[in-house]
Amino acid sequence: MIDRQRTPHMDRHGQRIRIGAVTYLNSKPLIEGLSALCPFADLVLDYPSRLADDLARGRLDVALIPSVEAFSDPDYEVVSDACVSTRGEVFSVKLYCRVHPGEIKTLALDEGSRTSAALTKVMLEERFGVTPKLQSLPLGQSTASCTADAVLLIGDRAMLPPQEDFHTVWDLGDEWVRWTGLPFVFAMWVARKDCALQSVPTQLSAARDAGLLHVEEISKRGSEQLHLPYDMVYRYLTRNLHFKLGPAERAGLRLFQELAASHGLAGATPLSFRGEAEEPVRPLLVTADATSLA
Ligand SMILES: C=C(O[C@@H]1C=C(C(=O)O)C=C[C@H]1O)C(=O)O
Repeated sequence: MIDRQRTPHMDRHGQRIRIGAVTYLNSKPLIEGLSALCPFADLVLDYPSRLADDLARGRLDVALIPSVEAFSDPDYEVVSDACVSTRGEVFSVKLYCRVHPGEIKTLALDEGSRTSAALTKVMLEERFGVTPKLQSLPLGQSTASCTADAVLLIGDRAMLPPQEDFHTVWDLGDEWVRWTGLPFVFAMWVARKDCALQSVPTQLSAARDAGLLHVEEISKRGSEQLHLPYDMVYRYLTRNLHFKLGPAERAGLRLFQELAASHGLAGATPLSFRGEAEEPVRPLLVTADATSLA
């Protein structure tokens, strides 16, 4: 029989903690060594949209979910300062346009995405007054499999060379940062407020720190698996992506939430961070500028 007094890492009445992480290369530095740091947990890898659905349905206790999904439930809480974000070109989130962005009438959205899907809709409406008809691009399919005016791709397949000549290719990280002057956070570790995770939040940050120490090995493996040059993968993991949720990233998140909420794509309840008192929130829509990145 399990003595619960002696198994402090067990939760849900003695069961193992279920952690869900993104299956793409972008998350490898966050989970390198995580299983060893959390022997009391089970780690599941999946696409971001599925992780969000599994956390919502209670099939996971904590998951690396699309940031827009963290705004969807006031009962959610960000539990770690580890995240997937960018301060410029992200390289793996691209909008492939067959026409000028202002002329897009049909938009195919990567089935694995929630955040970049919302960001694309926000940017097209805010910047061009465009509200395209939407369709889903199933996970296994390529841009060539659909005839939409624009196709959003995220993750590993978005890094591969495009198969046709497009009118315009947006790197969504680059577009956001040049538009707002703030970083963009794609994914964060989220759990329900009442879910006791024991040492998992601390271990998530520790795993990120350890992962970044092994970024050469991770890049070598990634380059072999995706058949991409090592230098490209190394640059992706060390320059394009940032893995720490700092004050500038939080400001970017708040602005994204305000914009997404104003387009009916997100809830407006301010995010909660585990272990922190809730702060009064200042609207950012009029204050975002490049100095916020400092
Ligand atoms: C940078 C990326 O961030 C991802 C984008 C997400 C989204 O669009 O919902 C969710 C999780 C992240 O893995 C990427 O997938 O390339």
